[in-house]
Amino acid sequence: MDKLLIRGGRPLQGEVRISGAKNAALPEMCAALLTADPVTLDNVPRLQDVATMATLIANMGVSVERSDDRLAIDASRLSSPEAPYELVKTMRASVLALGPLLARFGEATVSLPGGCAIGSRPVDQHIKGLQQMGAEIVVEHGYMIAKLPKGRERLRGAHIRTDMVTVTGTENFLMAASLAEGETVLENAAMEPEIADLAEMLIAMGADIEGHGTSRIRVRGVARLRGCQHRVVPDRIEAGTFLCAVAATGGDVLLRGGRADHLEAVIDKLREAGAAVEAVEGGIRVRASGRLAAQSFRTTEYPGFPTDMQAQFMVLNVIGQGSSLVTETIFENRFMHVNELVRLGAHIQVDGKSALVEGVERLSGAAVMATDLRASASLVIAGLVADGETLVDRIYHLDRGYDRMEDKLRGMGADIQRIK
Ligand SMILES: CC(=O)N[C@H]1[C@@H](OP(=O)(O)OP(=O)(O)OC[C@H]2O[C@@H](n3ccc(=O)[nH]c3=O)[C@H](O)[C@@H]2O)O[C@H](CO)[C@@H](O)[C@@H]1O
Ligand SMILES: C=C(OP(=O)(O)O)C(=O)O
Repeated sequence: MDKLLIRGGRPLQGEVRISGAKNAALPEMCAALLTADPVTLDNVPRLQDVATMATLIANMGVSVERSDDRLAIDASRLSSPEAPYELVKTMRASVLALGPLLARFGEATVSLPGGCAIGSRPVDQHIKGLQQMGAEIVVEHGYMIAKLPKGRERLRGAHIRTDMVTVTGTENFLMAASLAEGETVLENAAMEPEIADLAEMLIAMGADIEGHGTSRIRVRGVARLRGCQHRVVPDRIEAGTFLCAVAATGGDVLLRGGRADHLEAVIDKLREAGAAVEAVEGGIRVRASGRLAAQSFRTTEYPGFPTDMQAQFMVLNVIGQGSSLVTETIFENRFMHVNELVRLGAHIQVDGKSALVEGVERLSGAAVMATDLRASASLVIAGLVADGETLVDRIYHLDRGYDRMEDKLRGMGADIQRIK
């Protein structure tokens, strides 16, 4: 199993290119299932989840070809609308195949994703919303078996209000509604930039969508969608991770392609902490030196502070001046990094949804274990500031969602290497 060996204490300098967003590329690969025409996606990040999604749809009979950052997808010969457990268990985003398959083929069999380290993550809202659109869905032997009633050829538009804001739920409904008969209104829709990016891709395919980027989206279904060429939006979580890394180590870095307008909640906190962060032509520039001031924050849906940045920002509090309270409201078990950070010398106490962090002056390197994707990123940042060597084990979690992270960090001057 690969590990990362980090020798801490070097400031980060120079430039780094921000890759396309994992959380946009995955639904957009599924959106390609909505048409028999070829779809080209550009700026597709190189990461394990993208490879898993490519295997998942190739398994259905879809042609997927990669060259550099481009994916060419042709779902004209899709023969088996099924997502098996073996692939779904490694990537929850597989549930995004359900809406497009039902909309185009009137049937789909998709494994229930199950829980993961950060929480139980049910998909009840996906099922309920698609049932409102006329699908018959039963859950049997761990699979969601979905079809249209006899005599119906298309899903029908519906008024869907989810019990909570759900990102992949909103994406499944958007894709399904684009090919449904009649109008769908999504209330309490997620507003993440990845939703707006998916909607833009669907519009390029001929969908009729209004209100994406707000909590109320209206979709008028069309009978057919065409192919398109679409560029995946830059990954705001990758950018946010590097912002925190530079703020933690000190230094001066240009994040080429980073979108400051997608990271306002994180950037506000970084500025309050004492880092200089500016939107510049072509990206985001961040400069920092010395100990920053710890910041309390609470994760919420976009445009609030993202849960996917909680673990990385916590490292700034761990080494910051003063105490802070970090509250996680989206997932019930997203403090798995805390015990590992404590092994590096952090002072953190978890009480339910909150973690009380007392800033310390230094961390000392140790062997630590990654438990999930963003927890892994927080351990890497901690390793970059800790004295001596930090060995991060189980980095397959990191590889799931970061595009060559250690190469990018090395390019900014970090002493980090992968050990096979
Ligand atoms: C591939 C992708 O885009 N993943 C992102 C997506 O995950 P994902 O779309 O899975 O997360 P959701 O927005 O759906 O989850 C939000 C909350 O709603 C709950 N819920 C959700 C659906 C449902 O049917 N029932 C239910 O109870 C979840 O358990 C969670 O507590 O949004 C999360 C929240 O920003 C991010 O952390 C993930 O990186
Ligand atoms: C939780 C995440 O991803 P996923 O929903 O794919 O598990 C994440 O990107 O931090």
